[in-house]
Amino acid sequence: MESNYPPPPIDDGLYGQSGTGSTSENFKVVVRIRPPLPRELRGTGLRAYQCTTAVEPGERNVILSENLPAVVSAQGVTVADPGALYNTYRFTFDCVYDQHCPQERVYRQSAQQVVLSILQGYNAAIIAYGQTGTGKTFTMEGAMEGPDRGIIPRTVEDIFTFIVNDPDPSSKYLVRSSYLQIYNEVVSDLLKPERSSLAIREDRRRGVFVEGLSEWVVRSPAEVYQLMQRGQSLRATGATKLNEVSSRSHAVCVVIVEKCSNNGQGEDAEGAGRGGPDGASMQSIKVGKLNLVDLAGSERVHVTGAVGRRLEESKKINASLSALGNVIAALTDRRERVHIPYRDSKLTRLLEDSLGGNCRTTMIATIAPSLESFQESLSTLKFANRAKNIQNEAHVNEDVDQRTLLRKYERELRRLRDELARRSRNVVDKRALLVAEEQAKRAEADKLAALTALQERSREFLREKEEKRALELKIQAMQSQLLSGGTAAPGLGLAAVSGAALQEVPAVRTLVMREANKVKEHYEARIRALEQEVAHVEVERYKQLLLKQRDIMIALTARLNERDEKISYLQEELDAYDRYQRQLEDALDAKTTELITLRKAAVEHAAAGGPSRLRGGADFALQSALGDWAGGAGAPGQGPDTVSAGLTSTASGPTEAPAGGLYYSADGSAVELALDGQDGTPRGSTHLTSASSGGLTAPWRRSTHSAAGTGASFANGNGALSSIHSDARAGTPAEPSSLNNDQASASPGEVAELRAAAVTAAKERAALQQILDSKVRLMLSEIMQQVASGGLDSGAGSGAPSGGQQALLGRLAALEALVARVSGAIGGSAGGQGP
Ligand SMILES: Nc1ncnc2c1ncn2[C@@H]1O[C@H](COP(=O)(O)OP(=O)(O)OP(=O)(O)O)[C@@H](O)[C@H]1O
Repeated sequence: MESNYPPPPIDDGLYGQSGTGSTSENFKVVVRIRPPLPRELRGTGLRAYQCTTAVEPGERNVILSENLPAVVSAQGVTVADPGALYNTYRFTFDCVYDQHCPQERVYRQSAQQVVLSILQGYNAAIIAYGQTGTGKTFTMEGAMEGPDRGIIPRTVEDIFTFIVNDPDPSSKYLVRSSYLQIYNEVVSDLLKPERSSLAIREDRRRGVFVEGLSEWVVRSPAEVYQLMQRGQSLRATGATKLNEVSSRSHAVCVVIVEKCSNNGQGEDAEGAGRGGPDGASMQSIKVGKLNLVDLAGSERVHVTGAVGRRLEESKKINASLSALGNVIAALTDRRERVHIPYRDSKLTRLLEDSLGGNCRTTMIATIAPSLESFQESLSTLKFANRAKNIQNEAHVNEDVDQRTLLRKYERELRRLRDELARRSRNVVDKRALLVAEEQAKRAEADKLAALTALQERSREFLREKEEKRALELKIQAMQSQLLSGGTAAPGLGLAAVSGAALQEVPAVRTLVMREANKVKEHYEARIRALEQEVAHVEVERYKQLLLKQRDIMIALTARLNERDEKISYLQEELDAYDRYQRQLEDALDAKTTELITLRKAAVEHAAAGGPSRLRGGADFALQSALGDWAGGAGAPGQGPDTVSAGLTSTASGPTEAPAGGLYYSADGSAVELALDGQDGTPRGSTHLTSASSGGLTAPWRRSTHSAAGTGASFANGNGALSSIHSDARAGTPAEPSSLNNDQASASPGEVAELRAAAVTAAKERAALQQILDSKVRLMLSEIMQQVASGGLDSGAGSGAPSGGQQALLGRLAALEALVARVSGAIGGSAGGQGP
């Protein structure tokens, strides 16, 4: 196949040529002479091959002669008048192609322009006519590839090349094809074999057409080739004497091209489009139809030797060709109003437009060059010569039918594009659609909820309605009772009284009110019961809480009580100490008073000349007892010389005691009191220690000791003066005896001494009192601090005294010892009487 097919041709003058060619602008007749076949070249019998055809220069005239060399020189130049020779004919056609003319040239010069005219909206036809075996099929179809490609494949290639090269991009084309045959006067669809015996119709819109013939939209030459191959395989052929593959039918390949283009864009005035009702007002549609006709070959039966089926075929073929000749004869008859017998055969009927109608037609008459085909060639040339006078009037088929397929396609395309645009918008608006769907869902859900609520309300309404109905029934029943009792208003018919009217009756209203009150009371009672139930639950809960709180309070109270008891106990102890302190103070006061009295008695006794033993012993004992409390370490030695003479102090520890002295330890924990008589022998001793003092439950525990040799008087716990007569010899306490001043006698010196001693004793007493007060305050302060800090609680309940209590007991024992010692000292010096 040629790759670069030539572009649409320029008019080579075939059409419109005057002179000896066709008289019609639109009907051309050309002659093609095929080369001699090998069979012909071999000759027949004794006759060798003889060429009978020659084409004069200019390819317009063909010479057919049984004696061709006499007419034409070896160089092809006509040397004699063909008309003057026997059996020599000269015909002029629009073009004559000799046996050497290639397919391409035949097509380009005689077919291409006609074929491409369909792209401008013309009908066109290429009709191959000739004796059997003269090359009609070769010319029309030829090979599907290579230089032998015939008119049909080249036509297809040209059509699509033209479309592709159309400079107007707005132009649109639709190409479709059909393929039929007329075999034995029966029209069949070669592309749909099941479709046969098709009828040939004609109408104003479509012209002549085959009803039911399939049309195939093709978009490339290859698709057309496929159709052609399919159709050729179905075409009726057979071997004859003159042609191994003889076409036994007329074949028509139909190519229809619809072209849509904008008005005024390269179109001539004739092609100006008119608007259609479908909105394509600025577009024009042109429809061109091309019939590519490969006729069956005429044959002489006696020559072909056809018999039987072939004979019948030949008869049919010849008949139809005869009809074609008749049509052509009629068309070329110069008489007016000549009947054109198109309907005499299917062929002429089908080619009605192509023969004398709206068509640009080229008839290619094929002839064989051999002498044996001379008569057939002459017949063909005469036929063609006659046909060249056919007058066709071709015009553009533009918008003749709004129902053209392209229109339909355009409408369908527009519809599909609109659909696509709509769907595209849908895609673009998919988000909005989703939102809308979401809203719709929500609305549906709201609607459902509303319906559910409405349903619930309807149920409530029905319930209320039933209750109301029940009440009304009840009221009616009661009203009927009232009527029977004569309490209703006169003339009031119960049956005709509605519930509202009944309530207007006072008695009924009362009953209604009563019933309403009953209902109200019922529900109030129910509410109260529920409230009580709720309250009961609440009370139980609060009760449990209160019980828990109560247990906690009890535990706390018990703990507080326990603490209070301890505090009370300690308070009592403090009170006992206070009492004891007061007793001590009282005792001190009494002792002081007694001491003064004693000194006065001593002075008086001295003044009266009595013994002085008392003076020295009592003062000594008193000084010894008070010395430890009279002002610290140096107190005993700071006294008057007369007092300190008999007192020995050992600050560094126990030492050997001097005769008749009071010995004591420096810390005051142990005191040994040794009083001797005149011989210095110890008369008694007592040990006072804090550990031995015992408990303090008693306000005072009397110390049992003896101070032999003393006879002093002491005030007792009640403050009364008592006189103790010490028996130095026996060492036992003397019986108390009352002393009076009258019995005392002292010298003036002794009185002075006693007076001085009394002054000293008073000072010492004051010092002692001060020390005692500070000691007691200190201890009380410590006790109070311990009580305040709770230090005394740690051992509560254990039965054994705690550390704090131990300390307190120790302090108290020390205080007790101190008091006992002082008391003892005082008592010893004054007769051993304690508080
Ligand atoms: N121009 C040509 N060049 C070479 N060979 C040709 C030419 N024309 C025809 N032939 C050959 O002649 C033979 C007959 O040609 P073809 O079949 O085309 O004749 P036909 O007119 O169609 O016959 P029929 O009418 O019986 O169908 C074929 O073998 C074909 O190849």
